[in-house]
Amino acid sequence: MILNPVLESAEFIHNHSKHVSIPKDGIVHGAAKIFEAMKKTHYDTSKWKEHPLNPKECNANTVDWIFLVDLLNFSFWSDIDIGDTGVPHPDRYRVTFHGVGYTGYWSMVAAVNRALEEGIPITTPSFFASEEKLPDKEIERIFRSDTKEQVPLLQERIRVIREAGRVLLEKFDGRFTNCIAQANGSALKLVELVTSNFSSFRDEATFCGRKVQIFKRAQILVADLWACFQDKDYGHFKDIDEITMFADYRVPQALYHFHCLHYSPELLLILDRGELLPNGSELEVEIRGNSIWAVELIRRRILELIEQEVIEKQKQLSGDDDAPLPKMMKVNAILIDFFIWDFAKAAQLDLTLGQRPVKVHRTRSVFY
Ligand SMILES: Nc1nc2c(c(CN[C@H]3C=C[C@H](O)[C@@H]3O)cn2[C@@H]2O[C@H](COP(=O)(O)O)[C@@H](O)[C@H]2O)c(=O)[nH]1
Repeated sequence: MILNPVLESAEFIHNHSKHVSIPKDGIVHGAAKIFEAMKKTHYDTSKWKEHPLNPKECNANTVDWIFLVDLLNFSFWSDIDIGDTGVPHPDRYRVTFHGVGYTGYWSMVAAVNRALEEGIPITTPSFFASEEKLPDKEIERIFRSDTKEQVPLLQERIRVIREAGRVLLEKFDGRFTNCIAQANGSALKLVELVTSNFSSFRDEATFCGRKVQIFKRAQILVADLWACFQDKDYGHFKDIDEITMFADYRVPQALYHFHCLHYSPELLLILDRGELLPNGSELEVEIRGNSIWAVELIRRRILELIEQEVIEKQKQLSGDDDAPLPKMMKVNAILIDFFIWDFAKAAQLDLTLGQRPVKVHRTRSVFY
């Protein structure tokens, strides 16, 4: 079994961090709270399709859609909306689709869906690779805003679109489904294919003299396929549980809220001032690496809680031999991450202004 290099990197970062740590009691309490909430909401892969902007059909075109969305799934925090409370500043980048104004991650998804409805085949690689068929100006129009703030990193978005289109045409016959086929049902192999062929997915850094892999967008790409196809067809991966949490800027904020991350006073000051943290800098890598490791510890703790529950249930049923064994709830780092991210969006006001307020860290990069 090949080990996920991201998990090894996360443990290394954790063991060599100076400004970020993981309180043991925070993990125990946080895991219990998250587990209870996941049980109450029956949090599983079916939640993915419930998002109004996520596709309801599952076919090869959906794979193209997921590839493009996760190619562009980076850097939505606003230079204008410094409060970032979840009640959007009126001037921050916003895309209205079907009468609803979207900001943050969902604004990009809304722009993609709007283009498709306008008859622009934006998810087709042979189309988005070509400057003749899809000029830069047209990409700018596709991501146009309702407000004066433009989509962050527009030029980088154009650049990664062209690069990915070219690689898909040159190496995978113009369809990401061919890349999935080469992975042969392995999630880790698909992450490796994506990060080795598409440079904009190669999310890694040098930390304490060692290369460390974070691979946020490559892993969430695999996770979105798995959740959308519910472990079937293009989303079937035998080693899906090896995928880690996706180190973005939103989930670390929620982990801090749950006392699952501890920050040094210097780091808290930097976050509070909204100072930029360069991509690959020591503080930024410590936040991202410890977030991955904290979710791994939460995952292990939740599996212990599940085991305890099963033993309890078996004791209760011990008299009745032909009673069916209690169905174990499926929990892995993906579902924990998706749950925490959805929670963070719903509770953003509390995370930014509540008892334990903290701001997201501000890094501009195409990696997350
Ligand atoms: N770790 C993690 N990071 C995630 C997501 C998602 C969207 N996933 C949805 C789709 C299916 C799932 O059910 C989720 O509902 C976006 N991001 C990251 O967040 C940031 C945007 O934040 P804001 O500016 O506040 O919108 C940005 O770095 C983006 O890359 C996730 O799930 N996990």
